[in-house]
Amino acid sequence: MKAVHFGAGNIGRGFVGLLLHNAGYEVVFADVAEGLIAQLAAADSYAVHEVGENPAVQTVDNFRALNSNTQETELIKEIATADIVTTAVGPHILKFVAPVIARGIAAREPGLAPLQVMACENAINATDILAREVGSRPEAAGGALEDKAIFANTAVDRIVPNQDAGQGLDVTVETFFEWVIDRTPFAGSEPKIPGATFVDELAPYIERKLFTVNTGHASAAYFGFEAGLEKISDAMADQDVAEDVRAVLEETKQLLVSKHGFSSEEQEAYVQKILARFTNPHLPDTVNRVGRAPLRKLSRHERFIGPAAELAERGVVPEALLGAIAAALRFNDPADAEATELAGILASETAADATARITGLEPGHPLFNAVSTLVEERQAEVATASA
Ligand SMILES: NC(=O)C1=CN([C@@H]2O[C@H](COP(=O)(O)OP(=O)(O)OC[C@H]3O[C@@H](n4cnc5c(N)ncnc54)[C@H](O)[C@@H]3O)[C@@H](O)[C@H]2O)C=CC1
Ligand SMILES: O=P(O)(O)OC[C@H]1O[C@](O)(CO)[C@@H](O)[C@@H]1O
Repeated sequence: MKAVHFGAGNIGRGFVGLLLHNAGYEVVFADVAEGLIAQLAAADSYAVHEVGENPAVQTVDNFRALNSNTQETELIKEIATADIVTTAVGPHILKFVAPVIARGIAAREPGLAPLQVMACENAINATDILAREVGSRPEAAGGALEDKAIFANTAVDRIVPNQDAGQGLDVTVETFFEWVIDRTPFAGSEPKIPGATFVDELAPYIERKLFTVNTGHASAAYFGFEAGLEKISDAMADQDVAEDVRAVLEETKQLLVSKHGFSSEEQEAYVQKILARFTNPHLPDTVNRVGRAPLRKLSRHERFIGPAAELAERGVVPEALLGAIAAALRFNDPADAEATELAGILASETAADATARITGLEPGHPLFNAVSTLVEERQAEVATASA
């Protein structure tokens, strides 16, 4: 059995690659980072250090590595004969990996079982995004790829911080993980991946994960950044930050319970478990990593505007989420390209235009004015600071 995995970074090596390896797949990592690919190509194995309660070390071997920029022909051949293709490259990168995936699918021999494609990104229905990109390629014209691939949405959850430069390919991860996969596209042929859970209805799980784990984690990052703290564990140890994060998760809980029918007790237990994961003192994680890409995180269906908009549509003023959105607008990490772009938008557009551009909210939406006020406040703050 063979899997081609795009993105040999933190989640690629520390989670998806590990589970596929443990399931018995030979893993072909594809990445654009030449140094990383060279290291993987030269290595026989790497270690995944799981830290926290019940720490463990797992070894991943039986892998190869290809540079997806310079070894496209080889990659197409691998995809043409693979059982699974997964990605963990970031939702905005899916459009760049779609062409080679389309060519690989087109090159599959007739009669071969359909390729099982799963995008493992933090975004609602990321695989649908990838499927649309693949479907828009010339190779897919006339439905040519339809019988040759299955696309299944997934929700992936494991905190994998940035790794120390000195530790080579080894990855330090938390012990917890969850990989939930939509069963329906497989029609009975789902792969056997120990540790992955197949469900008939993914939407509640994906929203619960994004609007609890990711909303909470990113809130801790932005409130922590605002408080001048560096590490996520320090942010969570700060009483004000911890209370603000808790309040945000109270609001998303309200939405998730009423929208998806999770019981209040069940959601509370989920929240408690997640708050404990954020405080894991063995995991060296930073507010800058967790807060990365604020424009993506502030976009329309993401972890802040998504639940806040739905609450506003239900007549609730999401005060705590608005507090987190205000903190996100202040995330001005100079090393983060999206934070710089965000600052540029705030500096050059009216509050209403900037709100529409950053959040995708329509001016008539019940959340729009509240966010626009926050944008205006942030603009005034920056203007005062630079006067
Ligand atoms: N790190 C975490 O705790 C979690 C991350 N995720 C999601 O997993 C995805 C990856 O995140 P990380 O592993 O943290 O990021 P990362 O930055 O460690 O890894 C991404 C990898 O993708 C590679 N890449 C970029 N463009 C590429 C292309 N065109 N073709 C092939 N490879 C390419 C990069 O070189 C890098 O090695 C994101 O969507 C993230 O939201 C999901 C759950 C947890
Ligand atoms: O690219 P993103 O959305 O910041 O993804 C990384 C995040 O995913 C999570 O690990 C949750 O699965 C977060 O805790 C982590 O910060």
